[in-house]
Amino acid sequence: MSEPTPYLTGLRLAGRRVVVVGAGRVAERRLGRLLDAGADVEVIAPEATPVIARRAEEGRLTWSRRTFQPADLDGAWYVLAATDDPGCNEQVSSVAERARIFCVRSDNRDRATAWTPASGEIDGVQLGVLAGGDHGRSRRLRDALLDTLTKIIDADAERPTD
Ligand SMILES: C[C@@]1(CC(=O)O)c2cc3[nH]c(cc4nc(cc5[nH]c(cc(n2)[C@H]1CCC(=O)O)[C@@](C)(CC(=O)O)[C@@H]5CCC(=O)O)C(CC(=O)O)=C4CCC(=O)O)c(CCC(=O)O)c3CC(=O)O
Ligand SMILES: NC(=O)C1=CN([C@@H]2O[C@H](COP(=O)(O)OP(=O)(O)OC[C@H]3O[C@@H](n4cnc5c(N)ncnc54)[C@H](O)[C@@H]3O)[C@@H](O)[C@H]2O)C=CC1
Repeated sequence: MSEPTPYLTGLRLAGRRVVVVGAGRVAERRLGRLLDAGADVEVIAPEATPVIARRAEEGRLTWSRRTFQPADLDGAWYVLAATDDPGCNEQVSSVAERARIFCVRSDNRDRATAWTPASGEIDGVQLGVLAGGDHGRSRRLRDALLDTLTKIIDADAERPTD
């Protein structure tokens, strides 16, 4: 039998606790959209990129400057395991699994309960592409679809009102 497909959805995270473990390149790429969603984000990592450190200083997120502890997931709705330590990522996904918190696992798609789509937004319309874990393919298709979507949205705006 073929692999089951992930269930695409739109999480409404405003005011909800989201924990990001790790504060490197991958965490930085994903944080913008979590903050745009209004999530209440806590980042846990001994070291952070300058962009993440600045967002913490600005009060847009909380940065706990230390390694992960299981209690960090208390009250979380969603978690990202994005450290460069596979043992830590495994601990995060195990704790999340027990607590039934959906968890993205940046280093191992098979140990994740959620995957991050390649995404984009034009004029209030959001697009998300999953390609079965082939992130290069989803990125390319997202870029092409965004070009097409721009044209469709422009044409839609020109249509006569009924
Ligand atoms: C399964 C998934 C789960 C998840 O992480 O959510 C996953 C997993 C993994 N990615 C890995 C590597 C890289 N991924 C990227 C880029 C992106 N990865 C994204 C999503 C996803 N990646 C989910 C599948 C979504 C789908 O079905 O398409 C995108 C779409 C969204 C985003 O990240 O925002 C974003 C592109 C969009 C954009 O740019 O906008 C780059 C490039 C870069 O970083 O510049 C590299 C490094 C180069 C390389 O290795 O090719 C590894 C190996 C890690 C290791 O070596 O240890 C794993 C682990 C594994 O596959 O098991
Ligand atoms: N899914 C994806 O899109 C991609 C996934 N990766 C994977 O993600 C991992 C992380 O990549 P980068 O962000 O580039 O790494 P990075 O080296 O830039 O950042 C790693 C972060 O993890 C933190 N960290 C390490 N041990 C920790 C612990 N015990 N508790 C809390 N934080 C801890 C570090 O302080 C740092 O902030 C890579 O090792 C790779 O396996 C890499 C590229 C893309």
